[in-house]
Parts: sequence; C-alpha cells; structure tokens
Amino acid sequence: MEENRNSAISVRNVCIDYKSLKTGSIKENLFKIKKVEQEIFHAVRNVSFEVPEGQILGITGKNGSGKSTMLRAIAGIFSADSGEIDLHGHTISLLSIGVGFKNELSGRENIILSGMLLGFSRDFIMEKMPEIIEFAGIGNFIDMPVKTYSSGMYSKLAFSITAILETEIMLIDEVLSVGDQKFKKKSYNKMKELISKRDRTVVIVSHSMSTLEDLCDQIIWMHDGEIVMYDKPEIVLPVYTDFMR
Ligand SMILES: Nc1ncnc2c1ncn2[C@@H]1O[C@H](COP(=O)(O)OP(=O)(O)OP(=O)(O)O)[C@@H](O)[C@H]1O
Repeated sequence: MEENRNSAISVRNVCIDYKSLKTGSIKENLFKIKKVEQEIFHAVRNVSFEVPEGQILGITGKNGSGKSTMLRAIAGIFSADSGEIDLHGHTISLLSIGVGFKNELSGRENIILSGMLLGFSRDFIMEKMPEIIEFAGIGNFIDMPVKTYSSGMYSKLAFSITAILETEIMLIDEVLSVGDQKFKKKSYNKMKELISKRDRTVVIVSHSMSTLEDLCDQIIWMHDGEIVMYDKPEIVLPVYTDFMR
C-alpha cells in the first residue's frame, strides 16, 4: 500500500517570494524623488505535499503558476521563505533546460562536471561515460562546447546524464517535450523503464496531458502559486483540461 511506503519528499507549508526593486520613472530615479521600494511577488503560497518513494508525481498548471519555482526549491536551488522541504536523505537531480551546463566546456567535460555535482566519483562517471554518450546520440558534438548545441541536443545530453547516473529522486522540468520525435520516444521509454523499476521517485512538471496521464500516479494542479487539486490523474486532468478550454 502506498501509505506504508517511506517518504521521499515532504513539502510542508512552503512559501517562496521573488523580491525585486520597484523602478520609478527616469525623472524619479535621476532626482531620487521616490525612495526605492521593494516589490514582493508570492510565487508559491503555502504548498504542502508528500511523495512516497517510487511514486511519479506530475505538476501542471498554466504559465507562471509556480511549478518551476517549486521544483527548483525541491532541488535546493532556491530556499523557501517559510515552511520546510525534507528529502529524507535521498540523492536528487534536476533536469531542466538551461540549468547546470557550463557553456564553454564540451559535452564530455560537462558530463564529468554534472556527475561530480551530483555527488558521483570521477571513476564511476568515467565508467558510465560511454553509455551516456551512446544514449545522447549527438555524434561528434560531444567534444564541442555546449554553447554550439541546439536546444534539442542540449536536452538530449542533460536527459542522458540524469537517466544513466541514477539519483534516487529525479526532477524533470518539461524536458520530455523537446528534442526530435526519435529522441522524445527514446527518452520517454527510458523514463518508463526507470519508473517501472519502482526504485526511483520522479517529479515531472509538464503541460502535456498525455505524458501526465501515461506516466504519473498523482497530479498536482497549481494556480497562482497554490495547489488547486492534488489527486490521481483521472480525477485532476479532466477538470484541468476543462478549466483551460
Ligand atoms: N526571478 C524572478 N523574479 C521575479 N519573478 C519571477 C522570477 N522567476 C519567476 N517569477 C515569477 O514567478 C511566477 C512563477 O514562475 P514559475 O517559473 O515558477 O512558473 P511556471 O508555473 O513554472 O511557469 P511555466 O509554465 O511558464 O514554466 C511567475 O509569475 C513568474 O513571472
């Protein structure tokens, strides 16, 4: 039973704000007429959920509803302004476009760097290197700086690193929706294979109803930083689809 499984991720009453300085008009700035005010945007508001080990959780919601912010907080890139996030000692990796690669370094060098940032030894990464390169399937580009990559190639490499250097928790931000059809299918199948082993906890942020329906055990629908619904895909997705129509 799901209730008896250990928790992989506990999110309790989490709030995350973005703080920026309110800019006045050029005249106001020039003559310092107005005091600089801080603008606060509440991106995640009092969010709580629990992901048991081996569960696949999907997060969906319209643009700007706080999904990526939540994911980055789970990954430890942002800290919550209030509330708690507990990973119960599990290793975690975040797969997201534009996060994690050093543009000047080659694909091969980025594999080593990413692997080490994930906490794997150099020997282990070198052992897995051929498998990662083979899965990414980007040919000679593997020895070119990643700044020369297309976004599809970039995500192929990112996906391959995370899929082959397995961490206990894998966070995926919309990556399955990029890349060409062939890679999309390959990464989708790899995800399914990883999921079927049931030893990995996955959180997927996606706008694709078919991905969410096919892969996930539970769905969170976020809206304006809050959870609107949190239930099985067959309960949440029809209501969400209706809402978005
Ligand atoms: N660095 C930032 N500074 C200020 N506001 C931000 C910043 N990053 C995001 N936001 C705002 O926070 C809100 C949540 O953003 P977030 O990226 O988490 O949404 P999302 O649900 O992932 O959106 P999408 O579906 O478009 O990826 C948005 O309104 C966004 O404008």
